[in-house]
Amino acid sequence: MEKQPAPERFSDLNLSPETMKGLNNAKYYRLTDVQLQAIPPALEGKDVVGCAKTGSGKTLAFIVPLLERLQSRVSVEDGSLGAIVLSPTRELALQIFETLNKVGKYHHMSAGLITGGKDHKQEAERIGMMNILIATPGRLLQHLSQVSDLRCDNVEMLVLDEADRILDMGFKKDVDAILQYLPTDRQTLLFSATQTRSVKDLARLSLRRHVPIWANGSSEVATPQKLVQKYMVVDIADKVDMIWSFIVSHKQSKTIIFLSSGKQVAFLGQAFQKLRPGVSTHYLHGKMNQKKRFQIVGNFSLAEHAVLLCTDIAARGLDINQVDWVLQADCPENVDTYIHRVGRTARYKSGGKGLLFLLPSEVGFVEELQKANIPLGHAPVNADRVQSIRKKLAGLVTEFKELNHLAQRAVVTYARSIHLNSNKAVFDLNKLDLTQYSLSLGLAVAPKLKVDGKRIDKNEIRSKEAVKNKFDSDDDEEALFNVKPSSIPTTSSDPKTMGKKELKKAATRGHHFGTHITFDSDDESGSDEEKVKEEMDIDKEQSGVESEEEVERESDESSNADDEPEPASLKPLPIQKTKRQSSDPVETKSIDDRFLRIREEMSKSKEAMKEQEKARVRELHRKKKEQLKQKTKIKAPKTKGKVQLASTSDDDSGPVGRIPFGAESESSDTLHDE
Ligand SMILES: Nc1ncnc2c1ncn2[C@@H]1O[C@H](COP(=O)(O)OP(=O)(O)OP(=O)(O)O)[C@@H](O)[C@H]1O
Repeated sequence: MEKQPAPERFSDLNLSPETMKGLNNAKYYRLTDVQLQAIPPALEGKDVVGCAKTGSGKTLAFIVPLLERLQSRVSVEDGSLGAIVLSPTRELALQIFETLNKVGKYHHMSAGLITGGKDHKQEAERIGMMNILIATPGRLLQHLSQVSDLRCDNVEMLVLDEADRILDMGFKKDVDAILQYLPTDRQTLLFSATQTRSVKDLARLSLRRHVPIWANGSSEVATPQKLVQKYMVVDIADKVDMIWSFIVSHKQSKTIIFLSSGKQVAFLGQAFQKLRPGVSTHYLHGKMNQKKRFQIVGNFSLAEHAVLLCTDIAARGLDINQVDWVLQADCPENVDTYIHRVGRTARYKSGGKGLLFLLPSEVGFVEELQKANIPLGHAPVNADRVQSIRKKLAGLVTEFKELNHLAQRAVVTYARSIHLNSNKAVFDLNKLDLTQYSLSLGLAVAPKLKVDGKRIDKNEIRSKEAVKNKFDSDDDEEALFNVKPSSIPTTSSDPKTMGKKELKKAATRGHHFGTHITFDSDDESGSDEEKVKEEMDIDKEQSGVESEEEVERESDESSNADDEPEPASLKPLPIQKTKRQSSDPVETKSIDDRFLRIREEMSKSKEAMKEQEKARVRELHRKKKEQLKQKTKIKAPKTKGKVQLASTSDDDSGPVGRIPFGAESESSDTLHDE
């Protein structure tokens, strides 16, 4: 018998007309390597474990078989759930959902996006009838355990995108619980650029004899071929200047800059926005509210030239248009994270550039990268092009008290990210001059950070995996630091008599001026596993929501973390300029006092503002009432007996959308309706 030539195009795969139409419309014609290898066995119903470089087209490698396998099994009318796709982040879930909508447009199935950060009830009402769910693990589990009509008996397919991440410690509990709801004879597809090889993990998923796919072509190199990668050795004192200098000398580029903690991202993002580098600057971390997160990724995606400062929340899966540069300003926690971060550029057939900043103490990381077949050249620092912004930052942290606070937390969370990494050959807190780092952020002194090396025990450092899998390292600062009650700045309550919650709150308000933060192991605030979970699972329901106005809101002790940004009228006024801070560390105490005094003044002025606002609202009501009286007098006969329906332009009816097929296909209700 004549041997069939290997398929090269989607049209060689005997796909349904609906899928072909969707693919053609989206201009997908030729198969990529991973698609070529993964789609045929997946179409036959086999389990697949696929590993292929970043940007190589893994999303279609599971979406095409998913649509094909489900099309004859489920439909909008029967409303039964046929497939679940799990993603580690909300942004990636949305992206998968969008691709599914695009390619599945002509099928007669419905799909929902469940990512949290939305009203749970709204979501719950709409997911019971979906054929396909794209979800983050935490939120899906929440629905599974609470929505009685979400039935999984007919689930034919489970897909784990970024499978190694989904299977790691951070999601373990949720994923194990989700698996309990699913039939074991389902088909399972796993994809990632850094795939799990753990037999135990695969057994957890009850994989049937799976087809392993390592689709990196003939190349041994672990990163995309058209990616040029360099590293630069940068002193901790110069790092912020170097980031700034990079931005101002690449204004005609689109750049993603990775930092190791959300507080660093928030501080530098806000400070750079104020300092106007001449290119639009965005920032993204896990504590921003969901709407904002999606908006930022969307805006950055559309921009031609822009900068995005972010945590590892954006490291995996995001397919952002034409990113020229990835700058890893803080060393990634491991080689896998390096691969995912740098993979935000040079996607599909495009080229891209990656630059890694390493502190002198971190240079050993280069060897680890080289061992993993990552080609990395050395780039010397061009001192002529380095611009110092230290003075400008110092001006900002003096003028804006909240920025000062954020800068301090940036130092603390950065220190913590280093401390928590178990790879001590590279990440050694003892080798870092945090005073220099603090000064480079414009602070006058380093926040007090008491690291009791001797008292660290294994449990405190968590497991290696926990550290490895950390995403947004300051998602729950208090879960990791044991803030000594006695060191919390004086408040009206006695810390010793405070409840755990109050203590946490007080600790958050502690500003780390004179606050002794210890890396202690006897934290009582929950089991170790829970703490790790809390820290890692950024896509579980987040309570700590921060918005663009995060700085202002952080200072508001009474603010509800779940609230949308405060109306501008309630924002605290910027603090008046205080005297330049001295760089003498012994001044900590007096700065602390000054800080507390400013806080007091601020809260007084906020009270006054609130009173003013109340008076204004009262006046407004009074006027409205009066106007209404007048109107009723004139228009009463016309409106009598009619009920008017109000519609708002800001319809926020939840992220569940449908793949509109058949009659519904041109509906605009295709995506989450943010
Ligand atoms: N067959 C194809 N033809 C043309 N473009 C494609 C094809 N497959 C994928 N692409 C494009 O390639 C880009 C990368 O695809 P995708 O996001 O699926 O990569 P990935 O392998 O999942 O990357 P990562 O590991 O970073 O998640 C996307 O812009 C996608 O639209």
